[in-house]
Amino acid sequence: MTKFLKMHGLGNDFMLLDAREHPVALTAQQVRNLADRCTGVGFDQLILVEPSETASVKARFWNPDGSEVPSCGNGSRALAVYLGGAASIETAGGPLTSAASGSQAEIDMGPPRWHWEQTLAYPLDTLHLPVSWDELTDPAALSVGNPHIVFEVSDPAAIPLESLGPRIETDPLFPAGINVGIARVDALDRITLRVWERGAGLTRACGTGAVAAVAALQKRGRIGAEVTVTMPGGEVRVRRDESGHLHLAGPAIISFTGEIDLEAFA
Ligand SMILES: N[C@H](CCC[C@H](N)C(=O)O)C(=O)O
Repeated sequence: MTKFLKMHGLGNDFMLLDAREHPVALTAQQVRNLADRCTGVGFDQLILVEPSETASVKARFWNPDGSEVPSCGNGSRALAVYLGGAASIETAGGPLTSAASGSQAEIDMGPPRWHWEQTLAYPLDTLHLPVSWDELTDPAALSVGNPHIVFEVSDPAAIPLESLGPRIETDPLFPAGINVGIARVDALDRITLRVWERGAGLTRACGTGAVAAVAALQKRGRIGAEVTVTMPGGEVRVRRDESGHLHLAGPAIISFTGEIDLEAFA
């Protein structure tokens, strides 16, 4: 049997497996089976903690569709709360540093890593959208360890993200898929955001989505250096420091712990 923690960051929920003592190998099908909210544990992402030669720990992340992804902001905050104190985290999306006190965690997500070309105004007409949504203007497309496309709109609730999201996520323009954010600027220090997550769908919060939306809107000169991001599950704060690093801060909760026979989900 293998111990696990069920955690969440503003309702973006995780299964965390600490494999530093005993290695865990997961198949995509096993992740999908574990992610099933009726017959498995159920989660937006699975977090696997492994030893690292360059950092306190290595973190790997999977979406519920079984896809392994390089970055997860809320998942990194959950890991930070689990580790406690200060830590460095090796991820495929780049090195992170974390600081946690109780159920509050802050992650230095580093500078936006533009290994996916950053564009501040991705031509809307290149997106193969079925209909033109009048509220939509050219989005920003960028990477914060994982790829995001961010639309600034006046009323996020008016956008049918449940249909727009999958259309863009699976657009041939993005062979690896993409996360889709809908943001409204409420003030220089406050935005509202909804995210359709690649490989997971609508989630109550998305940490890298918040970081991507803030990075894009800061670059457009629409908001200041420190911003509260309100998502359906609650609020995080995103701050750009003088070196251009983006810091993601907010709560992460351990809902419960359990033991599981991973082989039964192979
Ligand atoms: N679905 C994302 C990974 C999880 C991101 C989200 N849960 C976060 O807090 O950043 C992707 O495929 O890139």
